[in-house]
Amino acid sequence: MTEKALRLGTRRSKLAMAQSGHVADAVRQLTGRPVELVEITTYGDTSREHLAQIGGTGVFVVALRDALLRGEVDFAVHSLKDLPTAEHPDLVLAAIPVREDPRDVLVARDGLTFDQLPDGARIGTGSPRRMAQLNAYARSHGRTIECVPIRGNIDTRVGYVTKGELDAVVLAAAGLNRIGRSDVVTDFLSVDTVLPAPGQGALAIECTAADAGLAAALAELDDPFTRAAVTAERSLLAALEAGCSAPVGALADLLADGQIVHEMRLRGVVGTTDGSSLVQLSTTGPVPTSHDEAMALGRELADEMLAKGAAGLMGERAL
Ligand SMILES: NCc1[nH]cc(CCC(=O)O)c1CC(=O)O
Repeated sequence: MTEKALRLGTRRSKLAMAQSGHVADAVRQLTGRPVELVEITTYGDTSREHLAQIGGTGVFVVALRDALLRGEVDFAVHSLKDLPTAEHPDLVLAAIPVREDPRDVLVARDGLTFDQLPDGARIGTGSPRRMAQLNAYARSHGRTIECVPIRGNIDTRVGYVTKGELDAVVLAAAGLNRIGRSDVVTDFLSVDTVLPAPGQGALAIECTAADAGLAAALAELDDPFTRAAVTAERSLLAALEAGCSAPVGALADLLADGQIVHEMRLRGVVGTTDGSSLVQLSTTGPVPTSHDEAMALGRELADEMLAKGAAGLMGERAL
């Protein structure tokens, strides 16, 4: 007798298929059950508008969630940075597996690093977060860059450089790694220069709250440290009342003395896209041992950032 397959809802993009493929393998191993991929098209895949214009938050996620709620699929895999911060009453983040490299990277012509780009270099990114931090870095080094909004999947974005239309593009390391294209990276951007998006590099495995058995099985794939870190990052984002297309970067990591992990550090940044002002702060606290503690760390940093005028720098978030 063959067991009924678990249906994993996925977007069609190469990145989504790679992410879902990895998770499908892990779930097959874990449960011994067959897993089949069910392809779903989201508005974020079909729209030709710029992400900031269609309001970033959730555009890649809504169709997958609808399929879950209609019972057409049993679980779904999202890039955590694309997931709205608000909890969904009928859905659970059953697992957040170990995070990949959270950094942004540069893919530039002629193998150039960011510091080797000529003055006025044209850099493909429509992300307010990347623009704010790259422009701020360029300003502080007496340089100028021109950020050019681009859209499309990873191959399309890399194509702007290989076809000679742009000097460079900025992408997430994790996405390139997952589709096996990290060979095109010419510079890993230090998180001291560009803080990644909250949750960048992490995946979220979601199912319905009603399917408690499946949620419990998927929970085996959860990494508690990654969960604590991204929970703090997303709490910061939520407390700043910003969405995933807002100029907000955040990264939580563990501070260790030798082998002993003793604290979690959370860094956050908000800025104007022209890089003329940035609010960049960091806080540390005991490693969170609960959802509430991780949320509190994010709120604490958000309060400090708001006290330094963060809200006034996010005017563009209403786009
Ligand atoms: N917004 C698109 C998106 N969502 C997740 C990733 C990369 C993978 C990740 O961060 O987990 C990307 C592409 C990119 O920013 O280069």
